[in-house]
Amino acid sequence: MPPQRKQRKIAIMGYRSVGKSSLTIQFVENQFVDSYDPTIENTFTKPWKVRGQDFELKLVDTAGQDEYAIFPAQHSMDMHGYVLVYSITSVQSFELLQVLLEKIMDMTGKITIPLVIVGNKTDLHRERVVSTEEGKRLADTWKASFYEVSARSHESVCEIFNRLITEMEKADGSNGNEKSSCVLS
Ligand SMILES: Nc1nc2c(ncn2[C@@H]2O[C@H](COP(=O)(O)OP(=O)(O)OP(=O)(O)O)[C@@H](O)[C@H]2O)c(=O)[nH]1
Repeated sequence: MPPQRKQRKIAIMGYRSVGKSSLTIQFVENQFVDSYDPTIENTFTKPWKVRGQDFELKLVDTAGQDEYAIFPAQHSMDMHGYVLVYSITSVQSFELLQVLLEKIMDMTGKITIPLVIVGNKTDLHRERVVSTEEGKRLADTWKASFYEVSARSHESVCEIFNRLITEMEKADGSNGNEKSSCVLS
C-alpha cells in the first residue's frame, strides 16, 4: 500500500493586493504572475514532503480582507493553520493583521493556532514602510513564526510552508522538535 498522505488545510489571508495569490502560486507552481486579478477564493492542492512525511496541502487563497470585513466563518472551521500576509510597503495591510489575528482567535476559540506572519514584497525595499522589527514584534506577541519574503523573487517562500507544517505537527503532537528545512520533496 502506498504511504498515506496527511491532509492539511491552510488559509492564506490578509489585506487586498499584498500578494496572497502570488505567494500561493509561487509555492504551488514555481512562477510569478505579474498581473493583478483580485481573488474571490481559490483552493490549490499541493503534494509536499517534509522529512519523509507526505502531505497533501489544501491551500485556500482567500479574498482580500479589510478592517470592516466579516471574518468568513468557513475559514475558522477546519483549518490546520494560517499564513497571514501583509506587504512591507503598506502600513494599512500590516495593521489589518492585528485585527485579523483577533478575529481568528475569536472565531476558532483555540488558544494555540499554527500561524505564520509574512511580510511580502521585500524586493520593493525602496518603498518599505514596515520595518522588520515591527513584523517580528507582532509575531512575538502572537507567538507566531515570522518571515519576510518576496513572491516575485521566490525568496523564502517555501520556508513559510515548511515552518507552518512543523507548527501544525507540533500542535498535533508529532515531530514537535524537528527543524524546518527547505530542501524537500
Ligand atoms: N514587487 C512585487 N510585487 C508583488 C509581489 N507579490 C505580489 N506582487 C504584486 O502585487 C499585486 C497583487 O498581488 P496578488 O498576489 O494578486 O495579491 P492578493 O493579496 O492575492 O490580492 P487580492 O486577491 O486582491 O486580495 C500584483 O500586481 C502582483 O504582481 C512581490 O513579492 N513583489
